Amino acid sequence: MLELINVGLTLEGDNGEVQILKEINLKLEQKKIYVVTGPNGGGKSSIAKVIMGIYPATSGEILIDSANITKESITERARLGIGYAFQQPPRFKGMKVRDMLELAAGDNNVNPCDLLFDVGLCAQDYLDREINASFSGGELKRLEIASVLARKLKVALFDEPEAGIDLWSFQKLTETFERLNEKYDTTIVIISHQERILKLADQVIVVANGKISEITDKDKILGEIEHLDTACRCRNACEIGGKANAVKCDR
Ligand SMILES: Nc1ncnc2c1ncn2[C@@H]1O[C@H](COP(=O)(O)OP(=O)(O)OP(=O)(O)O)[C@@H](O)[C@H]1O
Repeated sequence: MLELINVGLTLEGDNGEVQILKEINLKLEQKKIYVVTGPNGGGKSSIAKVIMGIYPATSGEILIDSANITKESITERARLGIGYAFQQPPRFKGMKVRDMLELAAGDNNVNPCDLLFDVGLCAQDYLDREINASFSGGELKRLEIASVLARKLKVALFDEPEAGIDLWSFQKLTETFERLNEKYDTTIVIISHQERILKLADQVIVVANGKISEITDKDKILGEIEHLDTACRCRNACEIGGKANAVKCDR
């Protein structure tokens, strides 16, 4: 179980200190999928970064299986089984896809071909390719997700995994999360605005203005969306996420 207790985050902005997160309280259980959604700039990525230790929490506590990790480094949190899927995997000269996946897997007994299959890439075409500028954004994104899968994590954080992934592959991406959820006990946290990703959620966490405005059942959020026609969905998404927020859009 991952717990955030009254977590706050203050960062140095251009005009002095800015409070990014306030009183974040969460209990995230093993083998559950949580989708974090809400308006742009609400604080979703900041929550993931505070969990990973990329931003150290300014107040409050973070516990994993009751152990206090609030002051632990990113490296230590990674060792304890927390992983963050970045937009793209790091590239090192000469590193092949196979090397990257084997490095990520460490002692875990996982087959690189299976990992590539899980993210919709053909092992024959990719395994021995060097990770360089010849890869598209979507391919790099999928490799990054494969390397997160390789690590068999306790907590896996995915920040907008659908970004840069074409519609055809999107279906495979949702299947990947379902498979990850079936195979392992990982707590999966996905930051997303996508309705099809929301459908995977055991719980939806709505973040706006640096606070959790709602933790709810996906059916409730999806029910609210279904009442509107396509043209109104954008407005609805703003309203769901921004009850205490003045965010509006005109579409
Ligand atoms: N390093 C930083 N320094 C100052 N302000 C920051 C920093 N990182 C984020 N912020 C601010 O914190 C707020 C929350 O940002 P965050 O990226 O967490 O939002 P988000 O909900 O993930 O947004 P989006 O949906 O657009 O990705 C924003 O107003 C952002 O400008």
